[in-house]
Amino acid sequence: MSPSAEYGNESSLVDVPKAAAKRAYVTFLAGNGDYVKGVVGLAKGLRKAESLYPLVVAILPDVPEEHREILRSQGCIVREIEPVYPPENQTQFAMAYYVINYSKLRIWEFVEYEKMVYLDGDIQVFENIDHLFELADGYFYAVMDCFCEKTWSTSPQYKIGYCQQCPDKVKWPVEMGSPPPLYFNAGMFVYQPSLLTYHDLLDTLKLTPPTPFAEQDFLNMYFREIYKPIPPIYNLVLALMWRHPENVDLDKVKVVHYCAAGSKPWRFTGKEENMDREDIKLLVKKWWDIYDDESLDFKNAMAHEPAKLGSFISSFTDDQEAVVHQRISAPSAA
Ligand SMILES: O=c1ccn([C@@H]2O[C@H](COP(=O)(O)OP(=O)(O)O[C@H]3O[C@H](CO)[C@H](O)[C@H](O)[C@H]3O)[C@@H](O)[C@H]2O)c(=O)[nH]1
Ligand SMILES: O[C@H]1[C@H](O)[C@@H](O)[C@H](O)[C@@H](O)[C@H]1O
Ligand SMILES: [Mn+2]
Repeated sequence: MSPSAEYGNESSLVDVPKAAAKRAYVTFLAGNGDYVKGVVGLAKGLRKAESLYPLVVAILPDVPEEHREILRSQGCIVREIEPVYPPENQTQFAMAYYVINYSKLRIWEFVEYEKMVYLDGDIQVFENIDHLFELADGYFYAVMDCFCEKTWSTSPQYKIGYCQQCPDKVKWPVEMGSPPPLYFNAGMFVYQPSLLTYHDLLDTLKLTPPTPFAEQDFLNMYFREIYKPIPPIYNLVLALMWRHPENVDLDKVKVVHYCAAGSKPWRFTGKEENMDREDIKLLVKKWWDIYDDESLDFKNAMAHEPAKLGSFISSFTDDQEAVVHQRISAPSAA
């Protein structure tokens, strides 16, 4: 029996906060640069979409106190994590890149949550995606990547012009063996924190030589057997708009990933390749509309609609949260 079921008819109402306490969005922040703007934008976007669940920000120790305070003032739950280093002697040239990306693996340690949706700091959520938390347990959900941009130029896929977004256009040649397994973009995924998985991830990483896409390659390898693709509306990798327009219905897109070169809204100049497209400029404007909207600042949103659960939950530290949820789920005195 669930802890609140004994209260009979009230249970359907009071169960919601209990379940909600075990779900959260999570993003990641490193350094003292401008990615903090991305995370603020994301927090406000989730609020605009009326998400029920808080945003946890896993931060590396090098995030300055000033930025942590900005995040707290936006209702985020700030959690410091230890950096994860790549296996020794492997990465003279790109140490910072690997540390930043591998450190993301620490989010498997957040076991006070049963299910989390990870979102990169350069992602914006334009429509509510809370239903992703209802996906069946036991799988790793993410959106398939595209292999057509120059970032992929050293891969066999790019060299022969093969992309999993349109596997029939250039077929994978038989003489090259079976086609590569489905590969996801790791800027967004639905997963279940677990200490067992967490320790195994870190142990496996120690034996895995770093590859160009760092933890994205690693996670693809690690979760290959349980990976389930979800539609690109949950992580629109911008390159799809010019590489595979037939796979994009912009009206249905809920989540946009500003990952293409030159597309980060807070650094946008419009000068890089494809950045002069009207659809891209519109998506960048839509990001700024949210970022600049003061009514979406946590303090203002709380002042106007304090009963909104997402905002409510996210204003408390973990311990306080537990207490609040106990209170909500207790029978009313009336
Ligand atoms: O200085 C930095 C750099 C990165 N980040 C965080 O790390 C995330 C990943 O970096 P980018 O979004 O800049 O990189 P891409 O979107 O190009 O990266 C893609 O590839 C990466 C590995 O190459 C990761 O897998 C990442 O999750 C995936 O979306 C950022 O969103 C942000 O949350 C910072 O906080 N500070
Ligand atoms: O994670 C990377 C990154 O986001 C690149 O910008 C993109 O070109 C790749 O397809 C993706 O795998
Ligand atoms: Mn990204």
